[in-house]
Amino acid sequence: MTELLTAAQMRALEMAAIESGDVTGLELMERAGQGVVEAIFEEWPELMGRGTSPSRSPGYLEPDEKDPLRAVVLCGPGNNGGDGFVVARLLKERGWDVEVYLYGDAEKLPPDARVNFERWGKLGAICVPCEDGGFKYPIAGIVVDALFGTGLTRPISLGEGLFVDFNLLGDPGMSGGTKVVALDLPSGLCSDSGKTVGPALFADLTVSFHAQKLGCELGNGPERCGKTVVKDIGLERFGVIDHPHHSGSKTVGVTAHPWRGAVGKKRGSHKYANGHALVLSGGHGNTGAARLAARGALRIGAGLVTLGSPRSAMLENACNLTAVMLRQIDGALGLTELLEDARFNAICLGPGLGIRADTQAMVLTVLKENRPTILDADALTRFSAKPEVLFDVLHEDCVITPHGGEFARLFPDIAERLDAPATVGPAYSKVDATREAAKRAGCVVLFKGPDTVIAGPDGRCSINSAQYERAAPWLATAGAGDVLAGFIAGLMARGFAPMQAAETAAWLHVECARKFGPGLIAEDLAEQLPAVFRDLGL
Ligand SMILES: NC(=O)C1=CN([C@@H]2O[C@H](COP(=O)(O)OP(=O)(O)OC[C@H]3O[C@@H](n4cnc5c(N)ncnc54)[C@H](OP(=O)(O)O)[C@@H]3O)[C@@H](O)[C@H]2O)[C@@H](O)CC1
Ligand SMILES: Nc1ncnc2c1ncn2[C@@H]1O[C@H](COP(=O)(O)OP(=O)(O)O)[C@@H](O)[C@H]1O
Ligand SMILES: [K+]
Repeated sequence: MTELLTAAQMRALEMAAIESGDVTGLELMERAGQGVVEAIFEEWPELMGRGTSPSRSPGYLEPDEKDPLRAVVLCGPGNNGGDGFVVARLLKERGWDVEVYLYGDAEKLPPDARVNFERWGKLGAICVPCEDGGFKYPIAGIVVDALFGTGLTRPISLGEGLFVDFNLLGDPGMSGGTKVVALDLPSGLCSDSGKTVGPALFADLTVSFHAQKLGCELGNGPERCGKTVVKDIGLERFGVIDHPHHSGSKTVGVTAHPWRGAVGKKRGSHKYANGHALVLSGGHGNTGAARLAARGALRIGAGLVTLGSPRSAMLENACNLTAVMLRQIDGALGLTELLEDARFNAICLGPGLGIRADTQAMVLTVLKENRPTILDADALTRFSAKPEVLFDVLHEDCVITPHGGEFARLFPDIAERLDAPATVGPAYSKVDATREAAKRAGCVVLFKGPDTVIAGPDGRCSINSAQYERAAPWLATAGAGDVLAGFIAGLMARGFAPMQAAETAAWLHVECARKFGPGLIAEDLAEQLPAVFRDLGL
């Protein structure tokens, strides 16, 4: 599990390090600049050996090497700009032609940035934009975006001396081969929410310092960051970051190989030791969703899975089930009777259940039992008119799994705040929204999307990111969410705690999609679990 930081957390870490006397701000800035140069050469090794330097006289260069590499460095008014001056100096020392622009007033630069501004001044000038507002060099080579990082507080005003046409920078297909490298964050992107605060750059490579910022994984972050790399700047020792699995934690983790040890089945265990999940089916003609969930629960390792079906759908379900067992349940009363069997230790309801009063009665019946419960789809939508009725009965062994629409029905005020365009940074984020929702609901909330956010009522939170190298666009297919609900139910039947079940299921869900790849439909997902488990060495 890697950790993501907010701007405030990063600042606190930096201050703790500086106050300890172990490191100065200037040293951190130098390491940040060095990290960027390193990242540039790692990403584009063809740039590595090029350019003159004190040790490479022009006479010994290959003909195509005589043309020096060019970088345009755009520095802003804060410490992000300071990092930019360091990068400019380091590239210049390698023999690059470097053009530096300052957006802001040199007199007002913070102290460390000011020192690096002056160091740069010994090597080169601060350029003035051309009359047409462009760079002196034709744009090619590298543009270093050191305008704003974690300190962005408001939209960047393009009129006020900022001559860059953001559309031409980094936007795929428009930049004519120019590589845009963003320092810490692409300028204009909010560090905490991943929302764009006014105009924002598109980078090809974003180099974050010490840890990725939340905004790189949320909202517009991935499309703006291009590729992300994290560079250490010597703050590792200052692990004042609280751990995401401890209650009260405020940091956010990225789910990666979660709970690997727990996913394998114990040797010698029998089927009842792996739990018995119950999934409730909708009526005649609406049964597929519940079957997808049930199969997911079985594949992920529940010892037994029973599908509870209304009389009208018994035949339909019976014709389509083999390892999953089938029981007839007639309404909430029938459900109460079935639940007299205490071995049903995880219950999943919602997929395909319908939004009639019956669904509400079934949800209330199940929640009275205080057993591990996962509510999805119709079990959530049914409570749109009065969400508080649901919140009153949800308990800490529950997981709810809304997509954006369901989330807005249950938490309209939170969704409105989340959907509002960002005008100030840091802006309200999907992490803030999911945490607030989990607190209100009193249970784990898994808010779906490519940036799935999972939060517990105690503030624990993680992001299951299906972005960058984990992109899984084929998951946007009908029924994928039903399978996820089944995965969670299966893990809860096996004894996983709600947060652990939600994180693990979400991670495996994306792995299954990636394993199958293009052409994926919901039926394929659970069938990838054996291969994914094998890859995990189980
Ligand atoms: N933390 C660490 O450990 C390390 C941090 N490092 C680096 O520092 C960066 C954070 O630096 P930072 O705090 O100075 O913020 P930064 O993003 O440079 O901008 C702040 C300035 O911009 C201004 N401003 C804001 N929005 C504006 C707008 N739209 N238009 C115009 N102005 C605007 C704002 O003014 P104000 O809002 O106060 O009016 C303020 O003057 C971080 O991302 C990383 O790169 C590294 O050196 C390594 C160690
Ligand atoms: N573009 C995407 N990239 C990654 N995951 C996605 C994407 N679109 C949807 N998903 C995931 O697919 C699932 C879809 O769930 P949901 O919207 O409930 O669909 P359904 O109700 O049809 O089952 C969720 O787990 C969601 O996070
Ligand atoms: K930047």
